Amino acid sequence: MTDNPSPTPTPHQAPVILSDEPGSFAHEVLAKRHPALIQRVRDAFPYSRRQHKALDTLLDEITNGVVEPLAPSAPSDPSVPSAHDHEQWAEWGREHFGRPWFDAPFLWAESYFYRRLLEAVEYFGTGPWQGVDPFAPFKQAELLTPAVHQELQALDALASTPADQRATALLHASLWGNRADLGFRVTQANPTPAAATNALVANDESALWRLLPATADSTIAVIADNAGRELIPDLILIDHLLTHRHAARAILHLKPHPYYVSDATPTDTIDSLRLLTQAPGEAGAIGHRLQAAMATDRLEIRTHPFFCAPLPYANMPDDLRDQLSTATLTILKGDLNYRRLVGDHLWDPTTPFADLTAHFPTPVAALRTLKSDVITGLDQKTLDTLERSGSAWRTSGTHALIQVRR
Ligand SMILES: O=P(O)(O)OC[C@H]1O[C@](O)(CO)[C@@H](O)[C@@H]1O
Repeated sequence: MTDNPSPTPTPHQAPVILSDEPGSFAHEVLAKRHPALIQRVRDAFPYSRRQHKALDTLLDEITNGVVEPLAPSAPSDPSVPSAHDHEQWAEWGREHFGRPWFDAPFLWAESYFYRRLLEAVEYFGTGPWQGVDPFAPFKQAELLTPAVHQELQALDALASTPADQRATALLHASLWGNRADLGFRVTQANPTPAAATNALVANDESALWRLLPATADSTIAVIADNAGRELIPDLILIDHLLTHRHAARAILHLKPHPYYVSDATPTDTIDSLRLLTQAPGEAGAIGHRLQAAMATDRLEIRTHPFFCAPLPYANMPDDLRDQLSTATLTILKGDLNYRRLVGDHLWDPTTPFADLTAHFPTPVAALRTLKSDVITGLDQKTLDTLERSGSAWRTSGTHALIQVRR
């Protein structure tokens, strides 16, 4: 951790990540994961001929075509939900429309792909498919897996361990829960936990706990990432923070609509809370405590459109900045939030994390498994060891980090 951050490096000091280099991680995501995802979504629903046609058009566009704007036929009546972000995307996409998808910044191209996928399945339309989450079948199936039940059962044994050990275990469960990303599984044949080395490339855990001393009147903000196997341990960690007075209040920030396959929305959060409350033993007790915390506003869920924007957090709008500013600490979960926090650039990996996050309105902790090329805040020795390993440590999800800026 850096106590006195030096001036924030500007983005031009490191190249923005594009997807135009065959063989690169970003290129693979656009060339392979997105087409595979279209197929999975198509197979999971009894879509109409029109929706299939729209998916065909999108598939053709992302593989052979140029970036098209949102369809002009989409409603322009501001009272209709689909109009909410058309103007913004027209602005955000101005320099990318009419050019190959692979030439756009990776962050922008991914984000816009998800927006277009929702458009194709008429998520924002006025008809019967309005609000039908195309990723719901995958998220719901995950909640029924034996792994989730085993993870909930394991809480019984953990309940009798000392609070500080439990805190560490729950923090790490929340961290490694980030490996459970359904987008990640679209093309990875077997991303099993057993294959992972569970290596932490940076660990500012003690700084995190110092920012949340017990009995202080703190507010913790958590910017969530994935639903299901990630969100459940996030909720359990929040329960621990509230129960042990590390925080008096918690605000859980969620995506307002489906995004990056498994990103958590309010609906997903309600599903996870229901799973907890209906579970036996300690998991059930946690679920009931969380529900009580929501009923008394000690736990609040919020959404903001900016969480689905193709922009770094440095560009967050004032209203979100004001909301977040009330927090003692913000925990950002996952890879995408990390990319948006530090900027989606090929930074020198030893660039201090504190320098790149100086813009953020509160002290910040990133809990992330590494699933894209961005990395900052490494010490040279760790970097050398990782580079010597010859593994895909930046992108395979086998490594993780806890980085804190006070
Ligand atoms: O769910 P997470 O941890 O944000 O990971 C999402 C990551 O997956 C990818 O979309 C690749 O599939 C990355 O580009 C992205 O950062």
